Formats: sequence, C-alpha cells, structure tokens
Amino acid sequence: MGRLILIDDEPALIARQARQVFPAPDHVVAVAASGAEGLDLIRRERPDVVLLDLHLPDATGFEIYQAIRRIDARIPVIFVTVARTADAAIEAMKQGAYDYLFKPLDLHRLREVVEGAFEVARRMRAPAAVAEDPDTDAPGAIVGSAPAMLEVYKAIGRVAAQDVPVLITGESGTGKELVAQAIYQHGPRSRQPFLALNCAAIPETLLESELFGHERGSFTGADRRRIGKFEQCNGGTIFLDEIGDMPVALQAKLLRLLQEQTFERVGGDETIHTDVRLIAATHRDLKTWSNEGRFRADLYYRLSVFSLNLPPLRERGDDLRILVRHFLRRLNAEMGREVRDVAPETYDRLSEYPWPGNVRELQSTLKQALLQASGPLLLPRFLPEAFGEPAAATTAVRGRGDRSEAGLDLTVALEGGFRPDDRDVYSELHRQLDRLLLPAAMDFAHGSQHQAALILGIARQTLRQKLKQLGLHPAHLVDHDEPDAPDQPLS
Ligand SMILES: Nc1ncnc2c1ncn2[C@@H]1O[C@H](COP(=O)(O)OP(=O)(O)OP(=O)(O)O)[C@@H](O)[C@H]1O
Repeated sequence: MGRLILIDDEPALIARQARQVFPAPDHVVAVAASGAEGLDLIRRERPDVVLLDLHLPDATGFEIYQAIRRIDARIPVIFVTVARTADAAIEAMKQGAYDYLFKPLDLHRLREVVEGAFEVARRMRAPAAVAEDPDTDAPGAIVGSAPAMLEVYKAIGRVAAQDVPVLITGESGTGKELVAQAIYQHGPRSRQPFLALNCAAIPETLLESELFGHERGSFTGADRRRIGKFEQCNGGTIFLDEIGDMPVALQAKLLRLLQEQTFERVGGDETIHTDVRLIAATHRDLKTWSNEGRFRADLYYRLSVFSLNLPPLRERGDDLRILVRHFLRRLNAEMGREVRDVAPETYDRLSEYPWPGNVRELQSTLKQALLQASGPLLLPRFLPEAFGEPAAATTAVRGRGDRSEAGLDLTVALEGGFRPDDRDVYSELHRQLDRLLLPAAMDFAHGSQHQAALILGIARQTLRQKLKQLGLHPAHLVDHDEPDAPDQPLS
C-alpha cells in the first residue's frame, strides 16, 4: 500500500490524475489545498510520498518543504511546478527534495517518479533487522543462524552506530542490500534519507551526473542544472551497489569525496561540501581487482576499513531450511496459498542445488513452486524443472569449472536413459546446460557480459535474459558501452 499526499492550490485535476495512476485500494491519495492543511495531513497520516506545488496560497512551496523536513526528513517530496520555475525546484533538490515534475503532468513520468519515491520510502521504513524468531514472516527480517551469518550480525551491530563507510561483499542475491538497510536503520543517521544506486545499472556516461550532478550546458542535452545524489542526500546515507563496476575516473572523485567531503558538479567550478555516510556493496573480489589495477587500491583501502562478507547460500548449511520456512510463510500470505510443510525429498533436492543466485534465487524458486503446488505439502514435483531428478539435475550442475568433467556429468545424466513418462527432456537439459555454462563464461570473462556473450556466440541481450532466469542479477554484470553481438541460439 502506498500513501501519497498532494498539496496543491487547485488540487482537483492533479488528484484525478494521481488516482488514475495510483488507484485504490493499493494506494491512498489524499489532497490538501494549502500548505497549512498539507502539514496537518502529513502529521496525521505520515505519507510515503508528498507531491508539493511550488505556489500555495499561504506560503511558498519551499517553506512548506522545510516544514515537512522538520516533521520527517525521510519523506520523499516531489515538487510540481511549471517549467519556468524549474530553478526553484532545483534549489529545493539541493536541500534534499526527491525530484520535480512539470505541469501539465505527463502521466508516464508521474508514475515513474512516484514509483521510484515509493521504493525509496520503503527502503527507509521497512524494518531490516536480524530476526529473533526464525519463524517470522516479517518482510525485512534477516533470517539464518549459520556461524558465518552470526559473524555478519555481530559486524552489523559493531559498525551500525559508528559513522564510517562500510563495504559489503558477497555473491549476487546473498542479502547485501538488506544488510545495508539494517546498518542504515540502526545507525545515527536513521532519521535522515537513505538513497540507493546501482552503479552497474546506469550507463557510465550518466553515472557521474547521477552521483555528483551537472551544470547547465556541461554536455549535449544538459539543459538544466542537475543536483546529484551526494548533494541531495546531505546528512543521510547512500548505498552504492556494485561499486566494483564504477569507472576508474569516477573512483578518483569518490575517493576525494570520502577524504574531504567535497566535489564539483560535472562542468562546474563551485566546490560543494556534503556530509554523507557511504555504504558500498559488490560481488567482485575488489582486493584482487585492486592488486591487478582494475579498481583503485586507495579507494579499496578507504572503503574496506570496515567490511563484511555475506556467505553464499550453499555454505549456510541448515539456514536453507530456515529460509525456506520463512519464505513459505511470507509467500503463502502474499499469494493466498496454504502450503504449510515441505517434503523431506524436496529439501534433499533443494540442498543438492548450488544456488548461484543465492537467497534471491531461492525466493523465486519457492514462488514458482507455490504456483504449481496443490495441497498443503511442497512436493519435489512442484519445483521448477531444474530441480528434476537429482541424478540429472545436480550432476550436470555441479561440474562447473571443468569442461571435461562437465561433459562427463552430462554423459552420466544421459546414461540413465529415458523413461516413458519423461517430458521436455530437451528443454530441461538445455536449462541445465545454461546453469553450467553461463556462470562459467561470466567467470571467465571477469563479469563482462559483452565478452561472455562473444565467447558463447549469443547476443548480450539473450545472455542477460538467461542470467535473469537463473536468478543471477544481470544488472551486476552489465558493460554498457559495447554493441550487442548478433543473436544466435545457444544450441
Ligand atoms: N538472510 C536473509 N533473510 C531473509 N531474506 C533475505 C536474506 N538474505 C537475502 N534475503 C532476501 O533475498 C533477496 C535478495 O537480497 P538482496 O537484494 O539484499 O541481495 P544482494 O546481495 O544485494 O543482491 P544483488 O547483489 O543481486 O543486488 C531480497 O528479497 C532479500 O530480502
């Protein structure tokens, strides 16, 4: 449920538009026609997001914005203005406003910006904490009690209250963002904003401006000044996911920001001071990368003063069962299902699987299984095809890394022959081959999708899609500037 408050002296049109884009019952859109009324509403309703007109009958939008900050500095506020007053809205962003929209509203843009703001609000509020009750179904709960996870919890406890940068490492889907949220929420800046940005998901050319802002005219298309995340989030916490994918030139700018808390916008001379806590995450081995000159060693040392590593799911032993129970409870509630128990053979299949996409992949596997399930018991046949017969599924998957061994495993899988009730063997083996081949090619290509796609002879687009299906987050692995190779089937 998203709660949106609109403050606008002529609220009828904008309210109709907002309700069209964010309809009930999933959203509540409340309206105020003056600043004072809006502040009252905010105090009472504690909305997720506010849309604020710059011109109000009783005060300027800017004054109301400052008052909203005093009520709760975390609420994302989006200014609504006409294009000629954009400068004022940009000024507001310097003070931490989330974004601005122009009247008349473009509904597509309205959806995009407000949805982004809902997501930011969710990250700040959804409590991320180590679950005391392993059977909780709370969304932000961090569950598991494997020894390596207990070390992680201790590290969160030690570092949260200290206002220092943190580096979180671990494979894709191991819970790095969840841990970053927990550190933020238990830290001294928990009443201030938390903004997250994935360095691998933003083209290199835009990343600098996204983080540090730009001046008008600094490059083609820069028709207005832009305030970057580091300026906007002054006083708060920034989570930079996939920091290993940050271009080296930008790493220098980030290092200076960490050392001196100053930077310049792209194309600007003014030195800007900001006070932001940085939490960074990566699935790369930054130590090796810094030894090889692929990541700035000085930045690595600065970031890794306090680092914590999340173990892969396959090394968490019985946590698999705890996580399965946790997600079953959550998913049953979300999907209106009644699957209360898991058959021992299902656990066997799940624990034989290497989980390249870790907890995220487990979550999506269980979701798929619940869609198939009938009755209260989760049987192996409800699992996705990749979990088929243990001999076929796991031997093929396990041979990662050594091609001759992998080939042998596939032969072993086929030696069992076919059974009359076999179905979709062709596509099933293909899927297993993908699970084996794609991560190996990505490893070999040091995470470059372009290179891996070339090696495999498939389009990068196809590779991305398949990685996603495997539960591996393709955003980690993007290298944006290279053109796609021509599309060819994997077979
Ligand atoms: N220990 C855990 N307990 C409960 N849920 C978890 C745990 N670890 C991860 N999750 C859930 O798994 C999903 C993936 O976690 P998250 O996004 O934090 O991983 P990540 O390491 O940041 O992934 P990526 O590197 O792909 O961005 C999220 O939905 C998260 O809530």
